[in-house]
Amino acid sequence: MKIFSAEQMRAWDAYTIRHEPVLSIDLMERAAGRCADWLLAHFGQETGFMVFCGMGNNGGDGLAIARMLLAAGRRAGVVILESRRQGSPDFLENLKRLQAASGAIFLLAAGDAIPDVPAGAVVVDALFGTGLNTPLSGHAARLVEHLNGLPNTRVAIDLPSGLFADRSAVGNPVLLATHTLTFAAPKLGLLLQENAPFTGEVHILDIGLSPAFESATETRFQLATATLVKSRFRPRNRFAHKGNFGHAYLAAGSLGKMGAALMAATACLRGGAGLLSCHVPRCGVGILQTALPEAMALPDPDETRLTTLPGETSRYNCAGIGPGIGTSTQTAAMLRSCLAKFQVPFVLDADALNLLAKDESLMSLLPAGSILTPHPKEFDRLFGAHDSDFDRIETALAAAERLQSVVLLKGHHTFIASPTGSGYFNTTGNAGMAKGGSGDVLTGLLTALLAQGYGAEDAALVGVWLHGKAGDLAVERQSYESLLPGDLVARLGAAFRQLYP
Ligand SMILES: NC(=O)C1=CN([C@@H]2O[C@H](COP(=O)(O)OP(=O)(O)OC[C@H]3O[C@@H](n4cnc5c(N)ncnc54)[C@H](O)[C@@H]3O)[C@@H](O)[C@H]2O)[C@@H](O)CC1
Ligand SMILES: Nc1ncnc2c1ncn2[C@@H]1O[C@H](COP(=O)(O)OP(=O)(O)O)[C@@H](O)[C@H]1O
Ligand SMILES: [K+]
Repeated sequence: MKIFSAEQMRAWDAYTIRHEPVLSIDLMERAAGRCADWLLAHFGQETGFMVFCGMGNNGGDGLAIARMLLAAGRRAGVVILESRRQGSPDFLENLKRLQAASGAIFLLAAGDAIPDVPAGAVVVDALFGTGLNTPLSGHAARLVEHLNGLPNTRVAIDLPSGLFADRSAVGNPVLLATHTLTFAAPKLGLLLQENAPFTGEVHILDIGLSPAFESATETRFQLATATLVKSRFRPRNRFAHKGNFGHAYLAAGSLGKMGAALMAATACLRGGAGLLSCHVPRCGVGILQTALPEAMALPDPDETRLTTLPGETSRYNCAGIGPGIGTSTQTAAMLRSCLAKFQVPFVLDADALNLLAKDESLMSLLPAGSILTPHPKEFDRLFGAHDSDFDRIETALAAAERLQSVVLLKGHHTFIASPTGSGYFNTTGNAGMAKGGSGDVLTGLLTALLAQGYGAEDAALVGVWLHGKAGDLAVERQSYESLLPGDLVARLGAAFRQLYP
């Protein structure tokens, strides 16, 4: 599913009006109808509504929604935030229609006291949508801050007022929505971690915009949906043998951190690697061989950490490095020789990324077609401090192009920056995965997919989606609190099955 900018949304709207054809007021009626249906289905008969409207088309939606709620027999009051500009034509038409339906309307001018919102009433935020052009100030900001202080549930129409579709609103007044009902497609601002407090749960409502425009329009960003990921998945040939699925090299673990190595190694084998050789410190050999007999051990000469590259490097077709390795100078030297000697794609995670951040010259050794998997803190260590997630995704795309590799930015909607310039947001995963070790599982899984011959972009799309899906399946048998990274590995099989044709 494509992610459209505010400008593209306007063009999509206009294209639909011209080509369906449909009057813009009728398109607004359709959008408002979807919202009213959602509100009626989610809140019981006894719930009343207070709809706060601006004077643009977002406000027009609000007026139409209020009329529909009244027609359905619900209590619905309307507050219009007065502006110096005249209302948009569709706002003015909906104002007439609401007045004809005898809706109660309160006009809120600067300096007026904000009307009381009854306890239990749902606040519908139709103040501003994609047309907002500057941060909220004056009485608009005052109203939003007042609404944020109320205990009432808040439902935002299209965007929480104050949020921008395509740029950061950090530090600005923004409505804190419990739910956001957004039209036709997700907006970039609704997917980024920094906006999570404002968006609440996001619901995408289909309002019948032109499919022809959607398929013909290029976007920088897309959602990694099951459909997209299925198109990148490679089902196995019935006559396949282990030689078809690669030999992965995984460097992981140190004294006290062999768990990280085991989680990554198990995920690598459950992820389908034909063979796995796991480079571990001497203290970890017994642990690995006992807990995971399917993996081969490459013992490091050092007892507690990784220091020395294994003699033979040509037999592996990909390398995963990082989980639990620490950042000692000996391990840094080992990473340097790995990057210099292995001519294969890498997955670099955790301490491998921290080592890269300490020594920029390592980055230039990274072979094209690799995958870096930082979480936001590791990301900033690698690429410098960022003020916003909007800036981070631009940096990720620039780095992906420069390195000709995939750069992830892990989070609720993990961002996948491809060297082609495309950016994808993952759609699977949950807060149960916020536990040390989830990232190690991802490293093992991505290494497995590279071993099987996936290119970096496909491996990242398929791997990140599977990792989150395994988390979603695992949480059905656990809880968000009790989920363990090992449960993700245990549900990887069921997650893979969802991609089968
Ligand atoms: N694109 C679509 O598919 C559809 C869009 N619709 C609605 O239309 C909205 C966009 O409508 P508009 O373009 O009229 O824009 P909005 O209604 O989002 O906001 C623009 C209005 O706010 C004012 N404004 C902008 N920034 C301000 C600020 N910082 N302080 C105070 N006032 C400010 C503008 O002068 C204008 O009156 C969407 O968010 C959606 O709710 C729907 O009606 C139907 C379909
Ligand atoms: N709230 C969440 N929603 C979806 N995915 C999550 C959430 N929290 C964590 N994850 C996923 O779990 C993984 C955590 O990785 P990371 O932060 O490196 O953890 P660790 O290094 O401790 O294993 C990432 O892939 C991330 O996307
Ligand atoms: K809004």
